[in-house]
Amino acid sequence: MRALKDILFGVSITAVSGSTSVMVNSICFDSRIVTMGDVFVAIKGTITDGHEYIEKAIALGAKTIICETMPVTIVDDVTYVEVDNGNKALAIMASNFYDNPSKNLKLVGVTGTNGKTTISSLLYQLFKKAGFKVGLISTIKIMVDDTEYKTSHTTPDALTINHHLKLMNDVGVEFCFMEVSSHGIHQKRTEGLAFEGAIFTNLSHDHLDYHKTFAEYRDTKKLLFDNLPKKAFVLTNVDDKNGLVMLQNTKARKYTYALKTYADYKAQILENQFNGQLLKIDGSEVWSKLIGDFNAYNMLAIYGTAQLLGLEKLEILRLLSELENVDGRFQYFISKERITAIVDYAHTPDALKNVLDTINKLRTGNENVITVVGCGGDRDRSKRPVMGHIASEMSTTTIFTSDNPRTENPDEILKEIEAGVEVQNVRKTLTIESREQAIKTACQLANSNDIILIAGKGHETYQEINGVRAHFDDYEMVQNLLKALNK
Ligand SMILES: CC(=O)N[C@H]1[C@@H](OP(=O)(O)OP(=O)(O)OC[C@H]2O[C@@H](n3ccc(=O)[nH]c3=O)[C@H](O)[C@@H]2O)O[C@H](CO)[C@@H](O)[C@@H]1O[C@H](C)C(=O)N[C@@H](C)C(=O)N[C@H](CCC(=O)O)C(=O)O
Ligand SMILES: Nc1ncnc2c1ncn2[C@@H]1O[C@H](COP(=O)(O)OP(=O)(O)OP(=O)(O)O)[C@@H](O)[C@H]1O
Ligand SMILES: N[C@H](CCC[C@H](N)C(=O)O)C(=O)O
Ligand SMILES: [Mg+2]
Repeated sequence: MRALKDILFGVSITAVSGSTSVMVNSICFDSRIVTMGDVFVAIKGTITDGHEYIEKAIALGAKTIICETMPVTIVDDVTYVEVDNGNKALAIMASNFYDNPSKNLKLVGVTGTNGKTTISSLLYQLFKKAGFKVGLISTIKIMVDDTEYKTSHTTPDALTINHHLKLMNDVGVEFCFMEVSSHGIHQKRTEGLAFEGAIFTNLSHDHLDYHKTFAEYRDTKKLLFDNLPKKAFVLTNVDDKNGLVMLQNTKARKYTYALKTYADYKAQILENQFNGQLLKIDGSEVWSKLIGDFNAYNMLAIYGTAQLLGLEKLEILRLLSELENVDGRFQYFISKERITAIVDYAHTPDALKNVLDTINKLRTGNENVITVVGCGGDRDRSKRPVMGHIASEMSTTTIFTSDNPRTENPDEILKEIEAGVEVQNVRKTLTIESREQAIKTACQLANSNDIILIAGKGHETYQEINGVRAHFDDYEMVQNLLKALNK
């Protein structure tokens, strides 16, 4: 139990009704799960407004209400605190409630359109191998050193973040690497966290349903850097045209990485093969099991971050070569008939282009590239035709299929993807709504030495249709289907 006034420390308050000395059981922002003695924080969301549920929260036992507008009816024995921003208040209160756990470890945030999971997961791996206790908050999972927790968001809500950071404090975690999504920044899920540093990967087309314009999306990402303190570091990719934009208003120490231009941390790709690539990082040769130009950027960002966090150059180089692929990121196997099946989380135009580029560069003869891809429902519609164009242009055959249609009609999503296919590529495409049937068809079409790319869902183990999630695992599926076909 904590006193309300303690957890309100640092919150911008505009009015109070009632006592702030009351004791608080826990903080909650969903009236459906309020318990006796809770603080209920009313949040203005994208679908509804938490202010509409204040009475319901009180009926379930909430003793404190945090709101942006005082309700008309004030209930006796309930404390009301009016704040200027509910999301911001929630984040600061969550931090206070868990004793500001981000201050007790070195927290590094990773933002950008692609590469966040790869970089944060590999930094987790590298620092574990270096002998530290490490934390990870990522799209795939949350790790409190060796203990794994499930997660539903890339950047969870502020209570979930701080709760897990506190668990990290309890077991003596020294470094934590976390993904910072644009939704996370916009909804202030990371407000009040003490970052030791932040990394910018790249910026390309995504989430224009939520942010409306590319400039708004870019400026949201930039806020992570704008809010860093002077002693923190920023490491930015200056080959990306928005790399320097991220540095414009930051007080933090600035560092850069690049393959193509002058930077603090530089790399060169010396050799690229299916099972790895040889890089020259900061003048030293290093083998990376992760392939593709985009992974050279990821390795370089990891190298720079590890140096900025105090690891020795030689140790970092040795550990870089030991890093293993992240689940669902260019995860592949070669079948009995030498068909290469690759599962990759490319769900943006840029990622899809990079992965297909990498595959096409590695083709040695006239192997076919058969791509299975779709686009998520209730997400950015404008990326659909672009991905349709890229897949059909860069593959021998493309099968468009469903990728979490959520509440949308799968046929409509598929039509929007098909609209981007140019006339000359139409004959190279098929549309099969069922993802299982689509993967099966790819397996039937594939001959020895061909490459099957299954893009968009990576590590995900479900397919969400009409709000229901059924088990679905691309990697498991393609393995079973190739085996069943005796290929
Ligand atoms: C669009 C979006 O980001 N939505 C997030 C947002 O929900 P919302 O704004 O829609 O909430 P709402 O339904 O309008 O409700 C408003 C408030 O009323 C409350 N409420 C609602 C109903 C009720 O009966 N009682 C009640 O108290 C809700 O708890 C909420 O506090 O706040 C919720 C609580 O934190 C999030 O779970 C939810 O994530 C949804 C599920 C989601 O799908 N988010 C995705 C898009 C997302 O965040 N993705 C990024 C990754 C992007 C990337 O990596 O590329 C991520 O970081 O995961
Ligand atoms: N540095 C990079 N630049 C461009 N594309 C990349 C990069 N790293 C990975 N990718 C591609 O993007 C896909 C997603 O990578 P990753 O999961 O690391 O990104 P993310 O930023 O965490 O995505 P999300 O926004 O869904 O959390 C990968 O499967 C790969 O195809
Ligand atoms: N973090 C991304 C993941 C997209 C993955 C794709 N499989 C989909 O479901 O659209 C999002 O929530 O938009
Ligand atoms: Mg991610």
